[in-house]
Amino acid sequence: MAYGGVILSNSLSFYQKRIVMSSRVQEKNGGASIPHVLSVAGSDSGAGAGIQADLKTCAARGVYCSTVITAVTAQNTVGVQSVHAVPEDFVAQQLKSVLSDMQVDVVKSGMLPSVGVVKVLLQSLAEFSVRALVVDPVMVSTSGDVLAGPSILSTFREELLPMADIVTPNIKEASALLGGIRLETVADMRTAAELLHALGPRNVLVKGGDLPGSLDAVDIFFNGEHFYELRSSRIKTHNTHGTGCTLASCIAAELAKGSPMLTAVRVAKRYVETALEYSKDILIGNGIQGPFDHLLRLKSGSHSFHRKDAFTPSDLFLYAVTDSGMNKKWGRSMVDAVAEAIQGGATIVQLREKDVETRDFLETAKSCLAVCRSHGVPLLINDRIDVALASDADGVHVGQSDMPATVARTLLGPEKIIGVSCKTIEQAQQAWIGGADYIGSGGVYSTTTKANNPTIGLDGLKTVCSASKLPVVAIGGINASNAGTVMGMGVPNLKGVAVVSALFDREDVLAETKKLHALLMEASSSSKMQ
Ligand SMILES: Cc1ncc(COP(=O)(O)OP(=O)(O)O)c(N)n1
Ligand SMILES: Cc1ncsc1CCOP(=O)(O)O
Ligand SMILES: [Mg+2]
Repeated sequence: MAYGGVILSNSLSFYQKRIVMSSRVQEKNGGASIPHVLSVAGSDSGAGAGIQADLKTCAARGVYCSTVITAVTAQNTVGVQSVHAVPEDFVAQQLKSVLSDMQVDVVKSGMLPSVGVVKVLLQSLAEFSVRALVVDPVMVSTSGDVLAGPSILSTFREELLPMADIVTPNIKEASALLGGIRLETVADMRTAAELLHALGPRNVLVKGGDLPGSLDAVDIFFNGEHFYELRSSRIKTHNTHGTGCTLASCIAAELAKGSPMLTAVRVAKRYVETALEYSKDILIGNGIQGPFDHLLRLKSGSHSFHRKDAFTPSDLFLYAVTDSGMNKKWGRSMVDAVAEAIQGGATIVQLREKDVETRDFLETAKSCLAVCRSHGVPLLINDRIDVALASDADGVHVGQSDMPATVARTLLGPEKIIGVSCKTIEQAQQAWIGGADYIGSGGVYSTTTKANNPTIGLDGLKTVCSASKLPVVAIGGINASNAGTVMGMGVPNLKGVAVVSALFDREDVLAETKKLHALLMEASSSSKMQ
């Protein structure tokens, strides 16, 4: 589809297009539009996979999901007992009912039991434009039962895949689509991704969950230019029924919200990993493969929906890192200091409290969170995942000797923000693989705020920034006299500066923050002009 058929300028991003479209719909109806995924898939009576998984995933991700049912399966945790294919003309009628009435952003296809159903879907997509097509080429259920026979392979290859924005086969499906080639290693998965990409989809995700002998779950993402090896931990659980449907519908949901493709894939992987971890011990049914709990967020006490927006790199622009010793010295409370920094233009706040009692830290975090939330500014906790979880802060910042980013990600879930301190290219690479959202790099200049912390200088900062796949914030000895130099370098990926003493070891936090903000604005706009 390649977001085809929508008459909007190609220079607009997917997200911008959504906003234009949404405002059009709003103009018409006087209401607000919601991101919308249409799932074209089979029903699973056990509700772990298929249409039921797609509905739950979209609900969990805050996206509306309409459904076109292609087959009704009698299925449970033991296996698939029976399949009743919905007549093709009735699939066509369902498609027409939804697409002629509703503004669907993304279509996600799952079980397409016959060549006729694939053709009906393609005809509908030619008639009604949507912005993306996510194809999960379902062939065999996780219990080993056949859901779409080999006769469909050539139609998948020749007609469906060329229309897909992403196709998400597991190893068996990738092998079947490629004529039965052996896929036994990560290198084989790369080859498969490349061969599948040549069939026409814009992006390919070959899922390696079934790869023998691998400690991690490794997936290969290929966008036609670059390969990405996406790793997540292999959760020890029998409750994996429906992971493929869930991953694909989560990708569709994130695309519908406006995420770029790679971000959508990474968020979806994190979502599945977190749901599996959360559900690893639940017991549903007597079979060997149980369903998992898609709505973990409702129970986990994670209320990150409350924050206005997802993390964006521009959040790093003026990053205020607290120090209660400094605030005490100047006779103010932490909450007042944070409120002043936000009023002065701080775009993100980190509570960095090395010497406070856990109980006091938690109370301070809750009070500061209320201030931050009321201004739409994210609040992160330094080092302490437990305090971040207990206070429902927006994320954490961890260093090289703190909790590894991968573990923090598993504990915090897909939505929370994770920052990692990095001095080297290798550390930056690891942070990206581990699922971090940004890196903090420094100390750029010497500082008395953090002891035993070698400086990397502007050259070290540039090296890390140029190699980083994640946005970077510079830290260490940054103040009003050198912030312009740091931001004025116009280094790629450098999105802001993180500051402790230049804000908090001062009498007037509000004035100092305003001053620094103005300097940064000037430096970044003049570096853009060059
Ligand atoms: C934004 C940001 N960058 C780096 C650090 C340093 O974190 P770490 O290396 O874990 O050191 P401590 O802050 O824990 O002493 C940071 N806090 N924030
Ligand atoms: C936490 C930290 N990490 C690297 S340098 C540093 C301290 C930064 O403090 P200041 O802004 O006062 O130099
Ligand atoms: Mg630390």
